Amino acid sequence: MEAKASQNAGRVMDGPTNPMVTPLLTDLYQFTMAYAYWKAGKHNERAVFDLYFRKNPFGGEFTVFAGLEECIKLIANFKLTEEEVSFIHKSLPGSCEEGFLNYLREIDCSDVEVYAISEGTVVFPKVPLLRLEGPVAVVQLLETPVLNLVNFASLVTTNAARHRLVAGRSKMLFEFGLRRAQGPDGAIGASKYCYIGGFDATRWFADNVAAGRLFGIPLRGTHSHAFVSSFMSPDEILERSLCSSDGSSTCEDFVTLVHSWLSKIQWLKSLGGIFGETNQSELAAFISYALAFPNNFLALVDTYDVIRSGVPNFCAVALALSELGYRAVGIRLDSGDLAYLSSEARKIFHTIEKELGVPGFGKMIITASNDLNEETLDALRKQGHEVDCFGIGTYLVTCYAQAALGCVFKLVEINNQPRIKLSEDVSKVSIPCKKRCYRLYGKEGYSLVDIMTGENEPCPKVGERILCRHPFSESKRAYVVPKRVEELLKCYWPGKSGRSSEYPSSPWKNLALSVEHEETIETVFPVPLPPQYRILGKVREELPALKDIRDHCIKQLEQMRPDHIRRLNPTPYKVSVSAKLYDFIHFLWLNEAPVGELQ
Ligand SMILES: Nc1ncnc2c1ncn2[C@@H]1O[C@H](COP(=O)(O)OP(=O)(O)OP(=O)(O)O)[C@@H](O)[C@H]1O
Ligand SMILES: O=P(O)(O)OC[C@H]1O[C@H](OP(=O)(O)OP(=O)(O)O)[C@H](O)[C@@H]1O
Ligand SMILES: O=C(O)c1cccnc1
Ligand SMILES: [Mg+2]
Repeated sequence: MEAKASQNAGRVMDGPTNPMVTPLLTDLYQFTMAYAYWKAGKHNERAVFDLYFRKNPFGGEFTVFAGLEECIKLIANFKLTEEEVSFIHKSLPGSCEEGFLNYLREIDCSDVEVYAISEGTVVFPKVPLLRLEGPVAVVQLLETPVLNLVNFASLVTTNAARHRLVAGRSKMLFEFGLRRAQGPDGAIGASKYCYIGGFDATRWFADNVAAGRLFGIPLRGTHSHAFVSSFMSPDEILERSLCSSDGSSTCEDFVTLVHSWLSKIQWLKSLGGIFGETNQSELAAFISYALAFPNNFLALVDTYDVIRSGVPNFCAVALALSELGYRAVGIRLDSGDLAYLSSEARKIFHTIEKELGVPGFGKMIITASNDLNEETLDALRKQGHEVDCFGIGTYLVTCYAQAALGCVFKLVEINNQPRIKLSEDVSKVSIPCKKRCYRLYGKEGYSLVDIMTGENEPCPKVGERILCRHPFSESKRAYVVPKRVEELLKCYWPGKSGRSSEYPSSPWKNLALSVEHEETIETVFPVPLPPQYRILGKVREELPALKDIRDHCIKQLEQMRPDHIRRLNPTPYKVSVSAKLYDFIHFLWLNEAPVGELQ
């Protein structure tokens, strides 16, 4: 206890969930660059990097941003231990000077400023999800771990959100992927981020209980085929008594009670003799499970034959439980035609409710699993089915349909000088400058466009027409009169200087105005801020609770225009830049690109 307290002394917040996330979780080249920056005396030059992706995953037109909390936890605790410094010393190619090691011993992220879009927000290509500003060598070291923390998190959250959209709001979705995930971190991450993306629970057998404990995610689960096939006959059940749910009486032989219910339903005319002798070893398994969990009886019914054995056996046990005042939960189907089997099972439940007068029996929960993915959920929805809950594993947690998101981390400014990265492929040209990003909403409440502006441009205003330009395609542009303007990048880590882009309004406004009048691009981007205008003690955004991030994500998706999020041929969402930023990008582009010579 005391050791833990002293370990945490002076800590601003807990470290990342995975203890492997340390400053060494980076590429060696980040340290070799840091040394070269240091040798060149450049290490403290102030750099701005943007983290963004270029293309939405899964053939869609949206992405959900996740992983921010883990990034901030890394940044808040970024400090090399002596042992780590000596390991870097050994690992650097050739020798390095002692002064560099002393420098490494001192670095932390107290002079780094992090602006980010809030976790769980729907985001689009090119718009920075995170903007990191600070000493170039330190921010460079952060490139690999923050990309690592954001890439899978955003990909799997998006995957979960897509499964949620196709399943519909009324269905329960369970993440069943622990056994198939890419190792323990992939599994824990998937549990956390699928929950953010709109899943309801994670399984409760086996180790993913760990995710439940770590993040407070609700846990649910059923049982496996092995449990069913491990029983041979009801004679194996020795302890047969079950107390009624209110404790007022005890049924001494629950097995016999179940058998009597099974005979009753076997002869129900309206079931038309759809089953005869059921599998007795399966019945034994169900009875044992019910004796262990009389309040949570959910049976896997497809081990032998769903309609001829699993469902009638389940009904017999559920009716016996009902006689003792318990309410069974339902069934799980794990093979076969899930649309057909769920509908048939539902019919049987309704028949029993009606014929035997057991209120609520028709509403037994039907869970389905087995290689489910977006396509099968879509097919099931189109066919019509009676499934209430889906358990989804492999396709969800491994992001089977797309292996990586492809976020990148690009330098956009150094020492107040905007930088650009050119590419033969226009979509890969980076957008220079320290920027501000806004989402503009239209009169119907949907977001219309995201716009990036230079840091010191005036913010778009409600009711004022603003020209939104495609960053690279000259002919693509639109005027937008926003009904609502939302600033996307918020300060999540202010750094010790409390440097801020929210400058005191009057002197800065004057400065901005005077610059605007000159109309020369070079002076507009960017104007260095006089030090006296820096605000100390800047407000930092709180990291919300997981449940709030999930609620935010669900709300965000509800606010999207349906054609942007539909599965087939979705409409691309417009990501734009201001007219000034457009001009500046192209000015810098021409400036940096050498002119070719043809001979
Ligand atoms: N009604 C349906 N429409 C479309 N796909 C379905 C439907 N029902 C089930 N599926 C999907 O079809 C696949 C069936 O898997 P598979 O062919 O391996 O058969 P199975 O039912 O698992 O058989 P087994 O009894 O051998 O386990 C799964 O991916 C499942 O999600
Ligand atoms: O979406 P999924 O990847 O199917 O994940 C869920 C599956 O995992 C479990 O069985 P498992 O697949 O281990 O065995 P089974 O295929 O023999 O049922 C469970 O019964 C589901 O079928
Ligand atoms: O709880 C379950 O039913 C479950 C969990 C993981 C994988 N398959 C099933
Ligand atoms: Mg399976």
